[in-house]
Parts: sequence; C-alpha cells; structure tokens
Amino acid sequence: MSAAAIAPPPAAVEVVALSKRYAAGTPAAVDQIDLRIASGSYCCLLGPSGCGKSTTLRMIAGHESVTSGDILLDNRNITNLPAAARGTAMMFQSFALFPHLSALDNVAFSLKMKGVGKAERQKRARDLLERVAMGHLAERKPGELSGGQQQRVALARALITEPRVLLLDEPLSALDPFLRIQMRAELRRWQKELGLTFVHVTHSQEEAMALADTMVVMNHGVIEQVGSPHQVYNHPASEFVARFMGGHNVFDTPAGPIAVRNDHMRIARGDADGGLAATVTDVEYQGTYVLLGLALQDAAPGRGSVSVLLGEAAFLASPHAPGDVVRLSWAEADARVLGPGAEPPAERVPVPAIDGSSLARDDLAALASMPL
Ligand SMILES: Nc1ncnc2c1ncn2[C@@H]1O[C@H](COP(=O)(O)OP(=O)(O)OP(=O)(O)O)[C@@H](O)[C@H]1O
Repeated sequence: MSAAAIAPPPAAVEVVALSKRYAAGTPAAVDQIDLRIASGSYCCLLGPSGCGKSTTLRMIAGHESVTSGDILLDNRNITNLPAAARGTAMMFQSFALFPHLSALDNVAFSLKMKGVGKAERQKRARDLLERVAMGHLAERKPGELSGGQQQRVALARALITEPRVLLLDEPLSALDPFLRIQMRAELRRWQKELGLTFVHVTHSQEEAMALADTMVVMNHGVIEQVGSPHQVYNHPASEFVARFMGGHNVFDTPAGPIAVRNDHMRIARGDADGGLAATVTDVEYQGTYVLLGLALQDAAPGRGSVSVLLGEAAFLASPHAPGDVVRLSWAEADARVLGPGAEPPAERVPVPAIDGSSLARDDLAALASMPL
C-alpha cells in the first residue's frame, strides 16, 4: 500500500497568539504563543514539566478549549471544530488501546463509530496493521503484545482516520530505555514514509534531538526558541535553553552570559597561564567519553559548577582525578552570547479572524448561553 493511500497530503499547523488559562487569576499555562509547523515535518515540543507543551498539543487536538488565539491547519481555522473534524489524530503515552478488543478491532474502532461496514473497516484496519508490520498479530489483544507492538497498533489506530497531522503525547515514555530508542527510530521512519506532519511532545532533549526537524523549546507557557536540533544545540538563545539542553557551561562575562559546549572546553594543568582556575570534583567514565565535573574557584554563588567532556583517548593521554586543580578556557568562536530569554508577552490586540470562524466561536458561545 502506498503512503498516498493512507492519508491525504500533510498539513501545515499554525498557532496564532494561542493562550490557555485554566482558572482566572492563575498564570497562563500557554501564553500567546505563535508557531508555524511546516507541512510534512517532524516537530517536537520540548520543555520541563509544567511548561505548557501538553496543553498546547491538546488545544491543537481539540481536547482542550482555547482561552484566546487561533489554530489553523493549512490556513483553515480549526479553533472551534470538534476533535474528530479537525484532520488531526492523537497517539497517547499509554497508547490507550481497548484491552478487550483485538489489535484489528482496536484499529477498526473509529471506522465502526463512523458506521463503516464490517468488511470495509476490517480490510482497512488489516492493511494498516500490515503497514506497521503487525499483520500477523492482528487477532491478539493488547495484553498479549509487547510495548513496541502496542505502539504500532496505536499508530495504526491513529492513522485509520486518515489524519493530516499526527499528534503524539510522550509516545515513548511507557517503554523501557532500550525499546524507546528502537521505537523512536521507527517513529522517525514512519513519519518520513508517510510524509505526514508529526507534532510530538516530550520532556527529553535527547528524544527531541533524535527525532525533530524542528524543535520548539518552551518554558513557563512561552516559546524560548524554535529551530533545528543543530541550531538549538549550537546556538542556544538563552541561558534557559543552554541549561535545559544540557552539554553546555554558562559563564558570566562583562558582555553578559555566554554558553560553551562542554566538549569544546579546553583544559590545561593548574600551573598553565590564562583561563579560569577550577578543581575537578567528579570523573565519570562513559565509554567513548569521560565527563569531568569541576568547581570554578572564583564564581558567584550557584554558578560555579561546570563540566568538560573529553574523548577517551584525550583523557587517557592526560588523566585527571578529583582534587586536581586545572585551568579552563575556550576558543572565542565556541562562545555563544546568550540573550535574556523569552518574557511573558504583553497583552496583544486580538488578531483578525483568518476565515471568520473566530467570530463564529464568539457567536456560538453567545448562542449556547441563550435560553431556548
Ligand atoms: N486540567 C488542568 N487544570 C488546571 N491546571 C492545569 C491542567 N492541566 C495542566 N494544568 C497546568 O498548566 C500548566 C501546564 O501544564 P502542561 O500539562 O501543559 O505542562 P507540560 O509541559 O505538558 O508538563 P508535563 O511534562 O508534566 O506533562 C501546569 O502549571 C499545570 O499544572
């Protein structure tokens, strides 16, 4: 079966000044974010717990109401449409499969709800299960499948509605670490094969780096940075992004804070000239690399911890042990000047409705509150 037979062309997703406030008087969970996700791309929403990434995904899915702002799919305003009419499908963390139904019936379920005849829905479900290499296990119930197999069934079930955008909420976190890496490669392969737009929420930097064409780093309900994994890792926009992505040291300089990747740090003996004096506190052997933890000798409180990642051969050629005093430096070209980070936005003037359906939302709300 060709990818084209599974789904219509993928759609670009756009959110405009999108906000969610769960209760009056509380901070916005999502605060007037603007984002455009390219058609056919793999986008990861990334950030620490509580940053608003799941709320954003649920608003795109139609599982959460929008406080203000708009969501567009290929320029069609879907903000007020019910979840089933949006052209999106959601794949959940726990896969949410029905335990009493076979894999085949799980996949066919939404077609049954739509009134599609048994023969037709079973054929389409079987085709999709074949597509995700699960045809031979179609009669098994979820409890008789491994985590990875359940994930494939969940994917087939999401795809049966022919979505233009697949929304994935921490889809790998229920899997053990080994399977997670395997399934992440499968997700990436499926996305490329199907050519769909995937929007994937994760709190794992590593997962986002491995999967995304575009990473969206969120913090406190706002977007800190949007870019390819390479851009975000090599040019973190703010101290928050540098620290959240990991693998960076932040130094205060007269020109403001800078970030230097820990594998770009230079380390010299304590009696060398120049650089910052530091004491080695930890040595962690990681195989290919050795990670040194160090304490800077002159640093403001809370800003003295740094790390240096050395290749195994470099470390063995010049080993370090806890207690060693060293001097740290970096090439100027490896220093990234950090910006102040995203600020909570000022109240914005509402954006005019793109196709009038934002107005329709207010009209609907007014109608809904009218006595019959
Ligand atoms: N149903 C709800 N009612 C009230 N507040 C909520 C609700 N859901 C989320 N929140 C709050 O909104 C903020 C953003 O939550 P959200 O679940 O979007 O974050 P997240 O980044 O996905 O976090 P996690 O990785 O822990 O799921 C948090 O402060 C959270 O407590």
